[in-house]
Amino acid sequence: MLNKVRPALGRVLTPVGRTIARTGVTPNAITIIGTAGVVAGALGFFPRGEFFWGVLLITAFVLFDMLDGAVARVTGKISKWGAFLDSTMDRVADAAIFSGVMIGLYRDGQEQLAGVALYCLVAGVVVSYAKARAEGLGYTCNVGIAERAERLIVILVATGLDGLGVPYVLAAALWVLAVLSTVTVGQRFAAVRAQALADTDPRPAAPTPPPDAGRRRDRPSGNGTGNASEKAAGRAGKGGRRKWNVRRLDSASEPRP
Ligand SMILES: CCCCCCCC/C=C\CCCCCCCC(=O)OC[C@H](COP(=O)(O)O[C@@H]1[C@H](O)[C@H](OP(=O)(O)O)[C@@H](O)[C@H](O)[C@H]1O)OC(=O)CCCCCCC/C=C\CCCCCCCC
Ligand SMILES: Nc1ccn([C@@H]2O[C@H](COP(=O)(O)O)[C@@H](O)[C@H]2O)c(=O)n1
Ligand SMILES: [Mg+2]
Repeated sequence: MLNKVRPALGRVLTPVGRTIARTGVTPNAITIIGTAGVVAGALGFFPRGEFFWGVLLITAFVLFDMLDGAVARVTGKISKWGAFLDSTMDRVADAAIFSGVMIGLYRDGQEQLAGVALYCLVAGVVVSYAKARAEGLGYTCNVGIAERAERLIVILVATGLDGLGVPYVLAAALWVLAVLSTVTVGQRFAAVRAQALADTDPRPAAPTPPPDAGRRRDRPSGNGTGNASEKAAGRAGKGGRRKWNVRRLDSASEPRP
């Protein structure tokens, strides 16, 4: 949903990214520092019940982490390694935030709500995994009512307000997130299933692309960067398929398992 504000956000982040780039900080350093700050804030403050200060620190580092892509673009340092690092570190940061809230609630005697926080953590992981797996198969999966930005804004605002003593808001937010994340999983399943059904090739896909696929075929699309889904959408037909990326079991060049 919030993905729609990306272009507008880019207009703000690009000049900031240009300023940061002048200091010599690399995009990968921003990704790592941003994640480390989020993890420190979440695991250092939340388990002790210090929700407000934890949220403030985490928000600062999440916003800083949003600059890695902008710095990569303005410095021409976009890389596949950076894209992998960015997405994977997002999962580490998300896990730290939700597990920190969960431990904080559990220690406060709110076991049931801690369980809901655990559910939100797992559902969020499934949301992101569904997209990563879909993109690995050459499909697009940019759908969902509760993508990462929405999930973070809801949990951070609610946890911060709870830290200020506002009652019920964290409980309400966690239950809402649990529902919305589950809906998002369903939306992503539906999106991938529609593409798989539209894919008329009846042969089953092997689990991994050929080892040299990226080297041989990825280059013509440009610098080999950006989200896989963007590439899939740009390169493939209506179904968003990249033909090379789905290895067929009866492919002449591949041995049968
Ligand atoms: C008391 C009320 C205060 C209200 C304050 C509101 C302040 C709002 C401030 C800022 C708003 C920022 C809007 C951000 C919009 C972001 C849009 C966007 O495009 O985000 C995308 C980005 C993730 O994209 P990436 O491509 O980098 O990462 C992908 C993502 O990880 C995918 O995950 P998936 O969706 O699938 O689960 C992966 O699949 C993919 O691989 C990966 O590439 O978003 C972010 O990274 C995070 C943005 C979050 C912004 C949160 C900012 C903090 C906002 C609020 C905290 C306010 C706290 C105030 C507390 C006050 C308490 C009294
Ligand atoms: N260390 C990094 C981080 C990101 N990238 C590139 O930016 C893209 C993400 O940009 P956002 O605006 O969504 O943050 C990512 O897909 C990479 O292409 C990078 O190269 N190195
Ligand atoms: Mg990032």
